[in-house]
Amino acid sequence: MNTPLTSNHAPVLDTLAEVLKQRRSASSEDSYVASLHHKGLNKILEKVGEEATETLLAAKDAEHGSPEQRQALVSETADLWFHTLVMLSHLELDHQDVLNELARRFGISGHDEKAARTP
Ligand SMILES: N=c1c2ncn([C@@H]3O[C@H](COP(=O)(O)OP(=O)(O)OP(=O)(O)O)[C@@H](O)[C@H]3O)c2ncn1[C@@H]1O[C@H](COP(=O)(O)O)[C@@H](O)[C@H]1O
Repeated sequence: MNTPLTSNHAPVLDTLAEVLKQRRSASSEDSYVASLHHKGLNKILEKVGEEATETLLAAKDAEHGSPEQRQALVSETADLWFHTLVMLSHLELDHQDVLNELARRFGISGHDEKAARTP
């Protein structure tokens, strides 16, 4: 199926992105996101790396695991998404840029795309 995905399907992400943007000028004492923005890109990237590792460990546990382990994977994935959204916001990008890129790729087989790359 080759469905164009140009409309907005992510109201939660829209609202969160607006909060993350506002936090760029908020006080670190009042806001975890503001504290990350103030600590800078390296700290944000450290958190993304930590959350990525925690997500893959949770995925291994979830593969043959209990409902609780599957829910733990959902929770870790949410942490990872959240911190990547903070990263994008810090660099004045957002989820919509990523969704637009995924929509652009929609229907293009990964095998075909790879074969069309110039060496
Ligand atoms: N979705 C989230 C969200 N997900 C995870 N987290 C926080 O991410 C942090 C990371 O957890 P960890 O245990 O890995 O980190 P830690 O050990 O506490 O931190 P470090 O000392 O290692 O840096 C925790 O403090 C979580 O509470 C989040 N913090 C905020 N949000 C959203 O962002 C909004 C703004 O948050 P504030 O800026 O804090 O108001 C909130 O209303 C939420 O919608």
